[in-house]
Amino acid sequence: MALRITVIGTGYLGAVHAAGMAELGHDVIGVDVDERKVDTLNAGRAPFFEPGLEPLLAKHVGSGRLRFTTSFAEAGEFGDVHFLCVGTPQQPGSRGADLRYVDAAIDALAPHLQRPALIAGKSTVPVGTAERLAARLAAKAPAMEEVHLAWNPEFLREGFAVEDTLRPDRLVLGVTSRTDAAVLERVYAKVLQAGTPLVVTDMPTAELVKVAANSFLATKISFINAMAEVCEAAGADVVELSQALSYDERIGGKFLRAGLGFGGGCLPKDIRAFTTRAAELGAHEALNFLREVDEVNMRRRSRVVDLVRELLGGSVLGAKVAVLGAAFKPSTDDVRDSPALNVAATLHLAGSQVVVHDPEANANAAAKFPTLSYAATAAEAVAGADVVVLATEWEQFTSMDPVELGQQVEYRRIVDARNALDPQRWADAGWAYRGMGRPAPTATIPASVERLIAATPSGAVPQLPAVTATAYDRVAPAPTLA
Ligand SMILES: NC(=O)C1=CN([C@@H]2O[C@H](COP(=O)(O)OP(=O)(O)OC[C@H]3O[C@@H](n4cnc5c(N)ncnc54)[C@H](O)[C@@H]3O)[C@@H](O)[C@H]2O)C=CC1
Ligand SMILES: O=C(O)[C@H]1O[C@H](OP(=O)(O)OP(=O)(O)OC[C@H]2O[C@@H](n3ccc(=O)[nH]c3=O)[C@H](O)[C@@H]2O)[C@H](O)[C@@H](O)[C@@H]1O
Repeated sequence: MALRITVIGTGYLGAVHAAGMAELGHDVIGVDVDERKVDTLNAGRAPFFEPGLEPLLAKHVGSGRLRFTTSFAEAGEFGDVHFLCVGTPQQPGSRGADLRYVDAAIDALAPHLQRPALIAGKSTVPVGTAERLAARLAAKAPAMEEVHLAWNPEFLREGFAVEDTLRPDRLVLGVTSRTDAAVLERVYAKVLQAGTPLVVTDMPTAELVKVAANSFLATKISFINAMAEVCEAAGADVVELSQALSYDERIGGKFLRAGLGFGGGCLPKDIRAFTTRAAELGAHEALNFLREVDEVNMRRRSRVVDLVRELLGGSVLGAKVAVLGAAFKPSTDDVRDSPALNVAATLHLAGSQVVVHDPEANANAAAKFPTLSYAATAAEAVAGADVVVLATEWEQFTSMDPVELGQQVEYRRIVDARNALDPQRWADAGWAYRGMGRPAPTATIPASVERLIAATPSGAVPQLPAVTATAYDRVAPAPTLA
């Protein structure tokens, strides 16, 4: 049976959750303080790039099952269940979570709760927040003891958010009563009927499951990136190492891609907030390893800058650097804590002429880093480049033809910061290739060139099309820029 649901905060999480709830058959109102976002959503359009979201919005806004508002009065009057999806970013000047949006949303909603309702927190919060909010709510909601709070953390990935909402790995319900769990089980009835595992627990455990999951994922990535550092020192190949590890089912291959490391609006801030919260609770030493996870991760960004410098012969000053990718990962336009932009901005500050191109994130990147130059296409970004950095592994970048690209750049030098290209293929096409935690490949002479040499009379200088001395960086190092 359809419930009346509100979703408070309609960003990367809330907009998808609202559309997902409508798809599950409920009547939904999304609430946001951002009027422009609300207008866009009410037109059935997605305010950000997320595959599959716009058709879902259009379908349900069109049918009248889903609408958006800035009015908390409307939301309070309408909803049986209110999902809290506002942001919990890193606090400026600290490593802890900034809970001002969560508090503000509760304060705005509470006075309008005149009848029984369940508020289900989905935002990622420090453990103990739910209990604190429950007290805040009880003090402000007219319906008081008939207004309950639960915590229902969200595990969706950007880029797969629609799929993850409709077919999640698991549902976690942190509740204070069996009745509240039953309400949420009604909300997710279709998901549960599909056999999705369900964990019903208390609120602190539910809050902790979320940050523990993100901490584990971050640790896995930093583990393989630490291995990449050792591989760099030992002349070994982290991609082959990772592949070999992945066959052990206890380890698994997911989240073992070494490269530029993790970014985004969640993993970095969540491990920092978790460490801060554990210390506040007295578990000072428990999460020390997460500081190291963070540091390994940040060192990868410096490593990419170092590789660019190395390829340029020691200095990046004045060099034209094409950075392919601005989003923190492919299939999103999200540039929060983006490793790609971090690298781009560092090179820019060091005096390089940086041109960035991202298929979806140029506008968000330009809003955050207005002093960088942006190109509308990859071809425009790489035109005349001294070095190319592949920073976000969009499919349109990983499928690039090294021979074709080689004709557009000034020098064939590439840092594959995501280990997303075939090193040998690029080396064979005359590129000086650097990956992350893997040895630089040695170019073999392409078969076509070998045939040409063989067909050339001895003593004559063969004409080698498209393969020049500068292309074979290791044979004749390219001139160093000042
Ligand atoms: N982005 C993701 O993939 C996931 C995010 N999360 C968590 O969900 C929460 C939200 O994250 P995002 O959606 O990425 O953030 P976001 O920044 O994209 O969205 C937050 C939205 O809340 C709105 N907002 C702020 N104050 C408000 C208020 N008082 N009342 C109503 N709306 C308000 C903002 O205008 C914005 O639209 C965070 O705690 C995050 O850690 C959890 C799982 C996945
Ligand atoms: O709490 C959240 O917001 C979400 O955070 C992550 O999702 P997301 O940030 O969308 O992105 P991921 O796919 O986890 O990637 C995070 C970062 O790790 C990097 N990464 C990922 C995997 C890998 O092997 N190596 C690696 O460097 C990606 O490039 C990206 O920068 C989690 O995967 C979600 O389960 C969680 O709900």
